[in-house]
Amino acid sequence: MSLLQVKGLRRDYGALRAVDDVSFELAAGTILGFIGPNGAGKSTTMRIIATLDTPTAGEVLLDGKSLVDSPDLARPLIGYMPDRYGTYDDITVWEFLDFFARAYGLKGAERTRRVASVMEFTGLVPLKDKLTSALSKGMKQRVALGRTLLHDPKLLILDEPADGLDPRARIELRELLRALADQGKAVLISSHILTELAEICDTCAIIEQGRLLATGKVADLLAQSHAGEAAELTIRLAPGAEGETVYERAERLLLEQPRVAQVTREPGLVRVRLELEPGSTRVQVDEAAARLLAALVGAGLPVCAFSHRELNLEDAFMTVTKGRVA
Ligand SMILES: Nc1ncnc2c1ncn2[C@@H]1O[C@H](COP(=O)(O)OP(=O)(O)OP(=O)(O)O)[C@@H](O)[C@H]1O
Repeated sequence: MSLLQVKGLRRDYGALRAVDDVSFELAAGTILGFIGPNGAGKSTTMRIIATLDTPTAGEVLLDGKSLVDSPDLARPLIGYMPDRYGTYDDITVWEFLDFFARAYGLKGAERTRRVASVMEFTGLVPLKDKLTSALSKGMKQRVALGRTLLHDPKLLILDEPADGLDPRARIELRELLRALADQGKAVLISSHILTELAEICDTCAIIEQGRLLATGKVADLLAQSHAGEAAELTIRLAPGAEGETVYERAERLLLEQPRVAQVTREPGLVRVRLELEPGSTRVQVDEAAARLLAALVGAGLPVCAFSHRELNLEDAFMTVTKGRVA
């Protein structure tokens, strides 16, 4: 049985249905990415799971027990990091964590041990005596994460934790979350930074306008969107004296080639979308790209740059939510 089971969750705010029949499960030791644009219903769902709001309909089971009916029993098992949180101006990192450890009811030696262990895990030991107000965004994020870990919860709910972090802080956060999952914790993390989640999550749930559009393993989601069977090529030509006509010739030639689904002209380049047979391998995508390059060069076109990429989770998201994302 999964640690967390969300069943038919609904939340209405007056006439607005912010969450509409959302169901998913999250097992211990795994990370689920909750992906969706602004206003999709991610925070509302997370707040309900964190017992800070109650659903209009539906059920949330944690360890098999209803957290809607018994929020007090569920709270010790949950660590929640909201998308907006505060630190206090005139207290140090250690004081901040110690204060919340007291709030969690930790006492004496156990409190000292937990605060020290969380500081060690989140790499905050060197910043122990620093004022929280003087920390960088990434460090504040670590303090906030540390705060959610003090009572050793089984389920972590992290609302947009990577938002506003620089690339290095994101990689560090990713490593921390992986370590937490390896310790057996279940992690629910939301983001609109899709590529970040592709690397970090075991499974994903895509939500838009309150409804889940797709759930599953990142690889399966990619397969469902056929993203693995498509590639995008970018071609740059040396226009030379002929100028525009070189691009026009290239465009015509490309449109005649097998597997070319779309050709788009942009200033100084041509973008080509290749679509392959279902189940095509990476090698087959590479071969199709190589054939296109050979055709261009064979026709005497002055190709000066040629690159291709497989479509990723971002593309999968755009396919699944096509036409619905504002
Ligand atoms: N307390 C509230 N009262 C009325 N409407 C609300 C309330 N909280 C959220 N909403 C609305 O519910 C919808 C879902 O909001 P929610 O914050 O869950 O989205 P989100 O996916 O977390 O977006 P973001 O990434 O912008 O935080 C939005 O239309 C929002 O305006």
